[in-house]
Amino acid sequence: MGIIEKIKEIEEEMARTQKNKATEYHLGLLKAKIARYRAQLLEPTSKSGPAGVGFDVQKSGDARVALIGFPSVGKSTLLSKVTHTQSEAAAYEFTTLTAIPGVIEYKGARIQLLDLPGIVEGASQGRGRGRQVVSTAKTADLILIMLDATKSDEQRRLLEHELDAVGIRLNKNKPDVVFKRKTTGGITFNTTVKLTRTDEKTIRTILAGYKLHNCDIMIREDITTDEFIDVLIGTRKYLPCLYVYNKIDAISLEQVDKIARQPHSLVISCEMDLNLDYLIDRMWDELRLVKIYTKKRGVHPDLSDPVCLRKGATIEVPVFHIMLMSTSTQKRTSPHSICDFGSPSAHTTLQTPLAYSNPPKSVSQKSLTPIQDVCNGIHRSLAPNLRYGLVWGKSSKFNPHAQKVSLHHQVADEDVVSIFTK
Ligand SMILES: Nc1nc2c(ncn2[C@@H]2O[C@H](COP(=O)(O)OP(=O)(O)OP(=O)(O)O)[C@@H](O)[C@H]2O)c(=O)[nH]1
Ligand SMILES: [K+]
Ligand SMILES: [Mg+2]
Repeated sequence: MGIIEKIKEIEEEMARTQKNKATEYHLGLLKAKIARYRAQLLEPTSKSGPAGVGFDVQKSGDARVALIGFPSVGKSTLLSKVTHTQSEAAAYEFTTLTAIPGVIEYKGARIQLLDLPGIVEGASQGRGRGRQVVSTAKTADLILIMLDATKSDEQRRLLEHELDAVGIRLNKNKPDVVFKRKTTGGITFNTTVKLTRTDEKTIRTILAGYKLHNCDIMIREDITTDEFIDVLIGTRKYLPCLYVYNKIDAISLEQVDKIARQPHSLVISCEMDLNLDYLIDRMWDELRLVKIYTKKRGVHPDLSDPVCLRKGATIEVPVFHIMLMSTSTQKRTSPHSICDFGSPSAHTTLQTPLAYSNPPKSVSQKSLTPIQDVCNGIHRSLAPNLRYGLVWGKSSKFNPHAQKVSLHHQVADEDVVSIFTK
């Protein structure tokens, strides 16, 4: 029996099983089984079909936004409107057959918008493009679920289901659970809140199902059984999502008003250019981007050339970001030649904006993987040379004056940063 059939069988069993206190942990076990099979489906080594890999489009810019929707909701029309890239749009379904990247330049940030083929129900289980689309969604920093405002809201539920099946959790925080595997010592189970949506017995059953006999668990939130399984599986993606209802030119004003009031939702018309600027503004907010200006000693910061980072970034991150961008634009033999970092003299500040003056046309995938990866590659040789930072702006304690900060200082939007090396 193939994995898809196995999943189906369990789903049927779950549907047959009455939900009550007595069956709760059995249902929990079944859920855990399904979760494992789904994970297998998407593993590259899965024998049930080709790897659950996304389209081979290089990431570029500061963030990636993926357009997910049924065929002909207007995804390609939107891409052509808000970027310089043209993606063919037509009245027939499945016009778009591959991933088409475009770039939105906004408030100094470069946001990659990915137009994708339309998906249909069952995309996450299928072996073709549908699964490729949902796998690509996993690589995004923000998902735009695009919907046809003239159609029923059932489409929204179906799309959510497809993304859920590949482990994408929309507009949710990671459950507040500490889970540590151990080699001995049995299971320690602790909670700081009363559990009303799952219980210890269910969780212990699930752990047994996973053959986990030694681990520490600390639950700090009233989680569901599903959320606990998410923690166990550990590869879930928690992504922000905006529901974008297109074609509002074709519905009544009352309907528009109703949709626009739903959480995480907004209404647009690509055809009539309605609300497209607002959409981009909301994307910027959802991506939680902040702009940082770098400054050389004795020189005014170049305010036309910010570096864009995700909120929560520390001084260390701008440093690496800048090095990162520069590694893709310059050739060098040793990491020490990056931005004067190896210079032994004190008070060498970073070259101002390496990041945006020459945005690399196509940054290699490697150089835009999580900044940590880059740190691992360059960090060890450079970290000892980083001394401290000076920060002007909202994150400075002495705003409008500068604060001397360590490399772990969290920067805020529009801060100006100088980095000092040994
Ligand atoms: N009325 C109306 N029609 C629109 C709007 N935006 C796009 N369309 C039309 O919707 C149809 C489908 O548009 P596409 O951009 O090809 O849709 P898509 O989602 O990319 O479709 P696939 O690539 O096939 O998945 C085209 O005929 C567009 O002209 C809109 O705001 N209002
Ligand atoms: K179409
Ligand atoms: Mg299209």
